[in-house]
Amino acid sequence: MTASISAHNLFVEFPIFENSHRSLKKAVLNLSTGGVIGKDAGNHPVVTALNDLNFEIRDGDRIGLVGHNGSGKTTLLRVLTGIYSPTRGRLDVQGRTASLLEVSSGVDPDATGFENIYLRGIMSGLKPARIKERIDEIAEFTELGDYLNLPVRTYSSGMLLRLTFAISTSIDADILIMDEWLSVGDASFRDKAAKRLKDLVDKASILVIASHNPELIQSICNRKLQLEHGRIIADEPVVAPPPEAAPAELAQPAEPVV
Ligand SMILES: Nc1ncnc2c1ncn2[C@@H]1O[C@H](COP(=O)(O)OP(=O)(O)OP(=O)(O)O)[C@@H](O)[C@H]1O
Repeated sequence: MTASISAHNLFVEFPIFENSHRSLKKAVLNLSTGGVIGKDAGNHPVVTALNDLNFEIRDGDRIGLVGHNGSGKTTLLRVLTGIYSPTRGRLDVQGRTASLLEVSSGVDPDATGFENIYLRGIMSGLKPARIKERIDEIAEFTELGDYLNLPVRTYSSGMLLRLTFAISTSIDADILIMDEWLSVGDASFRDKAAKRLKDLVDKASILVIASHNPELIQSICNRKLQLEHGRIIADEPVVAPPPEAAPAELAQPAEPVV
């Protein structure tokens, strides 16, 4: 199947019920970040996080989503993964979508590492036999050894990320959704994690990644969608830099996450 995503007059609006009229007035006057704040029929403030988006993403596209704080990048990623539905308009997605957003969410702290691998597989809709096939590979990748038999609440934050990263990247996806490049673990683990992530990205037909890092967008994307106050203000190819300025390796965030 050919993977594709198309948005038609797509809106995501958040009604805010507890806000006061006084703070709304201040917010409207001070809009350098965020979506546009308006009012609904009941006079409640409404943040329009995504405002009438129209785009087509096709097989082979590597999309870099860029824009100021609150421009709508995370909201769009969440719509693409099905966490949010459009409040108006339509989104058509063809292909299996996998998300690397919030990789540690859904972990059961009282369950062991092995049990969490199993649980996450079930939640992703995998059959038990398929999960069993993957458990050994995931366990080996984490290098957590006997810790996988202990409750996850006993792990350090870096150990937990090793586990959730290994689980989240043990997927087959036509469409991969990411918020910044994931960098996990200590120095020795980080290199093999980067390779695993790159292999996953290379296998996906479509990548959509939000980032504030221009070098990252430049090194892995072929197209850039720029958002401003919930609207697409530019949809353009990412132009390769002159050879002498090209980064030697895939850009990494300045600081590892853990
Ligand atoms: N659950 C929510 N309830 C109300 N407003 C929200 C909610 N989620 C996002 N918003 C609003 O939607 C707009 C877009 O937010 P979003 O998180 O998508 O921005 P972003 O581009 O990812 O920002 P950043 O670069 O800071 O991560 C902002 O004005 C934000 O206040």
